[in-house]
Amino acid sequence: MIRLQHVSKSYLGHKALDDVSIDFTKGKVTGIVGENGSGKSTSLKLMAGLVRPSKGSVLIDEEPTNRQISRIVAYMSELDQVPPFFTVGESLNFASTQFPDFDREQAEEILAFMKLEKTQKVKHLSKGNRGRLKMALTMARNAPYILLDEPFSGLDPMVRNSIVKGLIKFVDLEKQALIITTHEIREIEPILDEVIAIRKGKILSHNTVDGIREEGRDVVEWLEDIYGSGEGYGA
Ligand SMILES: Nc1ncnc2c1ncn2[C@@H]1O[C@H](COP(=O)(O)OP(=O)(O)OP(=O)(O)O)[C@@H](O)[C@H]1O
Repeated sequence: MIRLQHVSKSYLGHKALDDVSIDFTKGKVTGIVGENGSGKSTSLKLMAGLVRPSKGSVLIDEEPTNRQISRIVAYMSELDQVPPFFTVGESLNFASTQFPDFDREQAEEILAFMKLEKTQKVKHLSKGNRGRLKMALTMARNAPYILLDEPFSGLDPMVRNSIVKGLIKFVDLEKQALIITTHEIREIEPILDEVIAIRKGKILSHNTVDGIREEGRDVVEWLEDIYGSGEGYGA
């Protein structure tokens, strides 16, 4: 389990997260949503051990996070992570040397699903295809915790739906937790179990998708009620 307990994170006196407590358990897909600058990426970086909390604790399987937590946490950042001079195949080979849980067979399947050729140079890929490659390399790990930061942002809206639905097949929810930050809530709603809405570093609401539907709403309507329709979740 990932456990954030009273976590605050400040950058130069600016609070990016403010007294956040959440648990993430295996077997669930959780979406973290919120407007720009609300603290979504910061939450994932804390869980990936890349930044330290200013207050509170982040524990994964009861272990405080630091950079070594990448052993059990597969993290896809918003930034380009793959050296541009690699080919797609070389980036796969490199990732397999970095992580003992990297599943080459699964990586090959995801690359095929993403329609990426191993001979393509990373620097020649479009932004959307670089995003697909990052996603493939992260999802190919059999890590118990998978964190994806804005994985669908560069993708053509026409293919987002099928990629979202296809990707979930590569997650073993008996053994893994998937946590996704996103603005594309409509597309990922079908695969979500829970949604966390944040604003200005605080959790506004945390609900199960089933709970929201039982109240007769979809997730977009629920978000509009929380944020007001100005945030554009209904677009
Ligand atoms: N390294 C940093 N140094 C200073 N301020 C930072 C740093 N990283 C994030 N921040 C600030 O912390 C706040 C939260 O940023 P964060 O990237 O977590 O938001 P986000 O919800 O992921 O936003 P977006 O949707 O735009 O990606 C913002 O005000 C941001 O400017």
